[in-house]
This record gives sequence, C-alpha cells and structure tokens, in this order.
Amino acid sequence: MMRSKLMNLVPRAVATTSRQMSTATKLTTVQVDDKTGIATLTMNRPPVNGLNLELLRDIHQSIEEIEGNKSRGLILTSSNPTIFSAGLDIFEMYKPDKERIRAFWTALQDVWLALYGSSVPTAAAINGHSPAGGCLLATSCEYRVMLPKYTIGLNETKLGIVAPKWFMSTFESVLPRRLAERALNQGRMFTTEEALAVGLVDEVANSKEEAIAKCAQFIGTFAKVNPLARALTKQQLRAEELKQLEDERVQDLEKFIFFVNQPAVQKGLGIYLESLKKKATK
Ligand SMILES: CCCCCCC/C=C/C(=O)SCCNC(=O)CCNC(=O)[C@H](O)C(C)(C)COP(=O)(O)OP(=O)(O)OC[C@H]1O[C@@H](n2cnc3c(N)ncnc32)[C@H](O)[C@@H]1OP(=O)(O)O
Repeated sequence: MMRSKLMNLVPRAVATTSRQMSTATKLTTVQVDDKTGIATLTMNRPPVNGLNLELLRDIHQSIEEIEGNKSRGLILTSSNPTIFSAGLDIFEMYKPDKERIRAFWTALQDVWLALYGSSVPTAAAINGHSPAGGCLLATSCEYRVMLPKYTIGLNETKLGIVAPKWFMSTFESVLPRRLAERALNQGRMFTTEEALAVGLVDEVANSKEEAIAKCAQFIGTFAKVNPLARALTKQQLRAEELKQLEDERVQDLEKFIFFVNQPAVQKGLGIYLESLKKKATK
C-alpha cells in the first residue's frame, strides 16, 4: 500500500482554476484548487455527518482518489455549518444488523488507515462540533484549524463505551500522554479555546473560508520539501500505530462485535439515543 501511494509523489503542472474531482460519491465531494493543487474533501451527510457505512465508504474512496490524483494536500471539512462530524452514527451500533455492522467497522478501519497513513499532507478545517469519531478524523490529520464556540474530544466513556486502542493512540499522538489519559477517562469535550490551549488544535479561524486558507497555508509549508522524503518521514513516524491495526484488523473487528452486542452496551446506546432525541424536542 505504502509503495503505490509513494509512486504518486511526482511533480505536476498547475492551472489556475478549481475543479470538482468527484461527484461519483454522494456523501462526500472533492474539490481541487488547481492553483495550489490542494484537494478539499467535504463530508455531506445531513443532519450531523454521522459516520455510517455509506459515508465511511465515500470518505475512503475520496481519500484514495486524492492520493491517486497527485494532489499536493488534503483538507478535510464539512458542508454542515455547525457540525464537523457527530462521530459514528449510533444507529449503526444500536440493534445492529449482523452483516452490516461488520462492513461498518471494516469501513471505519479503512478510513483511519488511509487518512492516518496518507502520503499527502493532511489538515482538518473543523467548522463545527467534533465529538468521538469526528475527533478521530480530525486528529488523524497533521494539522487542525477550528472555529470558535464548538467542542472536540473523545467522549466515549460518557456513552458507556470504550474507544479502541487506535482511537486512543491517534489522540495521544497530538496531546501529551498525561493529558490524553485524563481526557479519555473523563470523556472530556474541549471547547475550541481549551483545545487550542492544550494543542489539540493548532489554530483558530473565524470562518470556514479562513480555516481552509490556514490549512492550505500549513500544507504550503511543504512546498520546498521533497514530497517522497516528506511522505517517508511521516509514514515512518506513524508506522507503529498503522502496523498494529493492520496486523490486528480481524481481532479488532471481533472485539468490537463482541462488545457492541453486550446487553449493557445496547441498553446504554438506547438511553443515549433517547437523550439526544429529548434534547432535540426541548
Ligand atoms: C459499542 C462498541 C463501541 C466501540 C467504540 C466505538 C467508538 C465510538 C465512536 C463514536 O463516534 S460514538 C458517537 C459519539 N457521538 C456523540 O456522542 C455525538 C452526539 N451528538 C451530539 O452531541 C449533538 O448531536 C451534536 C453533534 C453536538 C449536534 O448538536 P445539534 O444540537 O446541532 O443537533 P442534535 O439535535 O443533537 O442532532 C440532530 C439529529 O442528529 C441525531 N444525532 C446526533 N448525533 C448522532 C450520532 N452520533 N448518531 C446518530 N444520530 C445522531 C440526533 O439524535 C438528532 O436526531 P433527530 O432528533 O433529529 O431525529
């Protein structure tokens, strides 16, 4: 996988317009700025960009497309004005269908492996709330720019569930160990201002456009760096976490299937879904 991605790292010509690379997928769009060569991958699954099987598959396909089209970088964002992603779609895990739940978790693994291991520079323009799986996507990128007054974090313990090891190690690759451990145990959601103070995000922007511009600026810092050397350096630094999941994909899936089917977990997810609905009717 690594070799084929690295083969894409050859110089390309630049034009002056922006073009839509992909409309084949319905829940994501990929727009390439032909001037910078940077691709913006936008998640578009109303109402909250809940990561269901289809959205995960579309995100994966879009990342592969960006890798294959020799973009200079990838910016991940959302079409929703207040939500980056509400994380995993809880309906996928609540009273799950036997076959679909396996495909769902496999698609999540695929997305993480592709995004965390991406050979191109990656940045997240976090233009809204970003709990749990949303935080995983953002922290899998190399740089994060967030809009004010939103929240980000891994809140799994608050739902009575446990984030898998690779969620935790991604979080830990951004935050100091002690802080990450405490936040994970607490299921803490950080406000934008708190996230900036601890380094969970790198910058704050006042609009989505500004966030995207700041992400592009970050990606631009690699303009004079050899792309192959950059990609190999990144992938070596991330190799241990990537290899761990690649080696343990099946066990990770089986662990998830076992856990998700526990009556106590199902009960907890049901209660959480009810609380979300009640909140909506208040
Ligand atoms: C069992 C084994 C587990 C192994 C570990 C798995 C690791 C898990 C990772 C996860 O990502 S779990 C999901 C965690 N996500 C959350 O806790 C987010 C919950 N949602 C919110 O906090 C809020 O919805 C929001 C994102 C802050 C947005 O708030 P807002 O006020 O703008 O919208 P709402 O009215 O709350 O929501 C609109 C609509 O969407 C539904 N919804 C929200 N989040 C989810 C979700 N994650 N999955 C499914 N559905 C979701 C919500 O119920 C509303 O529905 P309706 O009432 O309109 O039908």
